[in-house]
Amino acid sequence: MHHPHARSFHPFLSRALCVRLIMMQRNLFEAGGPQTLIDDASGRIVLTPDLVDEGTASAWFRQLYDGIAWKSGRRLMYEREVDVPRLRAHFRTDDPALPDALRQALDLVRTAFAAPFDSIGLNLYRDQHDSVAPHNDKLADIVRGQPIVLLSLGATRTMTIRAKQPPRHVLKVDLEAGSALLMSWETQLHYDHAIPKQRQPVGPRISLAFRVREAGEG
Ligand SMILES: O=C(O)CCC(=O)C(=O)O
Ligand SMILES: [Fe+2]
Repeated sequence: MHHPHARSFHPFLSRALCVRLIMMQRNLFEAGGPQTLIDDASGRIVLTPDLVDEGTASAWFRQLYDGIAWKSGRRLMYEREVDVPRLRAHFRTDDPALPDALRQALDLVRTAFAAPFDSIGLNLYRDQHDSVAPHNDKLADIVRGQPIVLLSLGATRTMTIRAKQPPRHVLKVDLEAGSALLMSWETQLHYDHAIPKQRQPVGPRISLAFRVREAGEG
């Protein structure tokens, strides 16, 4: 996955500088090659802006948006039960009912990132009010050393990636349709990621989270 021209920069640089570097990278790599956002002792985060072409991405979006039995969840917050502010679904990849779009996406990411993904978590952000709070993915559920890949479909949302250690600098990454964001296992120890609510109206977005889980676990 190392792109010959990929630049990396240090996660603890000032926020303004990081944002400027990301914009520079956008200009440098308009062709859409992988962009290494972090690559050091804290782990590796790589954005591949156009892993999936536009037509395929929108066909997959349509199929999943209409075809998945999306579930709303409840969770405890400050001792009250509230709705999880997005819809979700989950498949193990050996599920005979795995939708076609997920089978194709799975084949693509397994090949592109050379990891034996066996679990696909789906998130549907209906509009600008939906979000995921800052968190790291639970490492107890993921085989040690295996990455997480987030494939985005539909509207573009911004992900924030924040270092856990002070001064907790933040990267902001626009996740466009067809893009894939790889986060190495170690990054979950050092960063929280989130999709914040936004003021600006936005259409629905679906993310597919590919993980390698321990055998026998959901
Ligand atoms: O929607 C995304 O890209 C992020 C989803 C996420 O962080 C998760 O499912 O753990
Ligand atoms: Fe996550």
